[in-house]
Amino acid sequence: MTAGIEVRGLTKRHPGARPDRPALQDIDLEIPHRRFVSLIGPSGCGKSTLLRILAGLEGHDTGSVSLLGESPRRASRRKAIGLVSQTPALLPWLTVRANVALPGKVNRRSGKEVDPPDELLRAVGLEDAADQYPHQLSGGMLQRVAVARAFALRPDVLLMDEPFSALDEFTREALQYQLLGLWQRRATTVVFVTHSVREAVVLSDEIVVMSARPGRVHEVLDVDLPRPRDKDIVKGPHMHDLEDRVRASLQRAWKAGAAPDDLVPL
Ligand SMILES: Nc1ncnc2c1ncn2[C@@H]1O[C@H](COP(=O)(O)OP(=O)(O)OP(=O)(O)O)[C@@H](O)[C@H]1O
Repeated sequence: MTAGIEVRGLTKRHPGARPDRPALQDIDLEIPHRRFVSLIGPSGCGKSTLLRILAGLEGHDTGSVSLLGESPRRASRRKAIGLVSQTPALLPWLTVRANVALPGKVNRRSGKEVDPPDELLRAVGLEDAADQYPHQLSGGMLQRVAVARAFALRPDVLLMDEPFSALDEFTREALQYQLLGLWQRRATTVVFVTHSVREAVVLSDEIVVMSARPGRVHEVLDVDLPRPRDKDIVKGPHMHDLEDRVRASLQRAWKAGAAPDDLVPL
């Protein structure tokens, strides 16, 4: 399998943090290209920090990181990385279509292949909103636009930081399926940060469970559910077994990183 993302012995201490309190310590990760991997773990275990390092937005102290054989900064310059955060940052004076077309316009000299905005909007069920402006859309619609825009430059790697956490359950479910549709068509490597065990299992090939203080990889769990993950699969007994396994792992991870006076979760 082609190496997608390789992280070896990565340690990161934020400026001003105690020397014995790195945000991330000894992180080893290998994510084959075109896999869908979720990061899950207690608050503060360094999920966003790791995503920002993979995106080339932050450096690290020791170890190495490569995306398809390149450094994150180089991959980012080549526009090989897409990023979606919790709050969609759209330009308010542009229509939905123009927002999705923008990455292609800005990078038209780069020689990158660009997907037509209307096709991307259709993939997220927003073809009828193409001529509307961001202020006319709901939170779920805005996040759909952000997902469509992230695929515009056909990124090799898509990094998503809790993109659906502010949405209601049904909107969230719809977006999960639209994201899986785009991911399967575009054959992108996705790293997806979430606090939802169910979301991680529904979406992923693998789930990386992290522990805190310092942030470490606690366990990597395989999600051996067939694809496409239709309703029967997602409601089936194996789905529940997998959710239980992830919850148990999270609880062990939580205990591993808990301070002596922390409350023990139920
Ligand atoms: N810019 C920064 N400067 C100093 N410390 C930081 C900075 N960013 C994050 N941290 C610290 O690094 C640790 C990891 O933070 P990070 O946001 O990566 O965790 P997280 O797992 O994404 O948390 P959450 O699930 O709550 O979003 C935390 O202790 C946080 O306080």
